[in-house]
Amino acid sequence: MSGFSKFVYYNDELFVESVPLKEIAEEFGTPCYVYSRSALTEAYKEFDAAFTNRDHLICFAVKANSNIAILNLFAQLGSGFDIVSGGELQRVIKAGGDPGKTVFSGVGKTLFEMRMALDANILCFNVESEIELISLNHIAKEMNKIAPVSLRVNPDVDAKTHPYISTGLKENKFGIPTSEAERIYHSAHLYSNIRFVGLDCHIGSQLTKLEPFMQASKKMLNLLKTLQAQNLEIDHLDLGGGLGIRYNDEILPSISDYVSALCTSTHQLKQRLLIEPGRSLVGNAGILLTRIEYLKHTPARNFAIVDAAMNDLMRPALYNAYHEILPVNKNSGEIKNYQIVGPVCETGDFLGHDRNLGLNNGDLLAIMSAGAYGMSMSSNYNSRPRAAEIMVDKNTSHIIRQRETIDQLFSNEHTLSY
Ligand SMILES: Cc1ncc(COP(=O)(O)O)c(C=O)c1O
Ligand SMILES: N[C@@H](CCCC[NH3+])C(=O)O
Repeated sequence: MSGFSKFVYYNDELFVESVPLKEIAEEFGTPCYVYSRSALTEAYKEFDAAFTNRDHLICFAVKANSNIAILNLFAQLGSGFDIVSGGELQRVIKAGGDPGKTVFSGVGKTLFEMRMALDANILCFNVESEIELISLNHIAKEMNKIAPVSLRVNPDVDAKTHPYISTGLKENKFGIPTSEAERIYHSAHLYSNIRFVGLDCHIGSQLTKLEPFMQASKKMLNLLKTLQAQNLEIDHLDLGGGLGIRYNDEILPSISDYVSALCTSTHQLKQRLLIEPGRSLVGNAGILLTRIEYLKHTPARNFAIVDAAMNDLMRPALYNAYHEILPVNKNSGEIKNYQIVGPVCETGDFLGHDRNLGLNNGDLLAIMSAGAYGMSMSSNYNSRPRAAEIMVDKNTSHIIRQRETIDQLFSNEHTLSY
């Protein structure tokens, strides 16, 4: 996919756009996340262009990468946002994003978050249960506001992805079963401060085939037609996010094939189409840059112990996810089979298993495809300050998040006062 082409070797040295990654490591230290501005921009533009003249809104899923500079870049390109917390709403606002182009998903919105989102006049609440709708109606009434709502429908479609990130099966906690959603739309009169503006679904993440999207889209269309036949009109259909990226050898539909398929499957609709892509916008536009601290050879294994760990990128530990690992300088170190591991005290702290690489102590490695659910899922486990983030624009590197300091780590903690 497009993002990969921004991380390329020149004379055996890995660059991002026109900047050697080695230079970034020297200037900002490691571990750090490095993003290509043009990869981010191109991915967004590919989505946008594929809609041709279809009325649409791309709502970037903030959870995939919530750095304010990245949100700001998408906002400037015209993007809307999909949020799942009040914190994400505040990030969107801080980044200059438009709350009027923001949808709020999630099964557990608090009353406080609902108030904040009503105050900000967001585009829509993607409501995931009847009890949530009752609460939202209550809060909106208190605030003398009308809450715009889409029901998030659970279409019971198998996304054929990792079970932890499959969200559209009937046994998952997400969304409302189709029949129940139909009943709730019909009880609109019970909710004085709710206006039903849309219909929504999101069946999972890292989908590698179009079929599950098509199945979901078909089910949503059927529901929409049923509602329309009973004179219930809405403004938009939100088909969620979920398009996968290439981590290893997956064969994926392109962004434009995916958007075209969604447009074709909904061609008879006059409603605006919304999508909520996360990973496919940022995943291959970012890497995690790390340095080898020690090469350790035991009778059983060769380990490359690096300065990044599961707290920086938890996808391998959490999902056994594969990330390609490239040497920043291809060198003549003897090729061996390595376990690429971090310093954290867990055997699950690995970034890659069984990689055949020629390595030396002190070498830099690029953990590829780390732009999505990398930094945003990082933690301070083992009291490790979180990594810096750098955005490269052609030949210039910008720091978009300073490396966390130990003082910042401790700043909210207090000893007992006696
Ligand atoms: C409601 C919702 N929308 C959008 C996304 C973004 O998904 P992805 O990053 O797979 O595009 C997610 C995450 O799976 C989500 O939960
Ligand atoms: N965190 C997941 C994706 C979760 C999608 C959120 N609904 C990943 O890294 O693949």
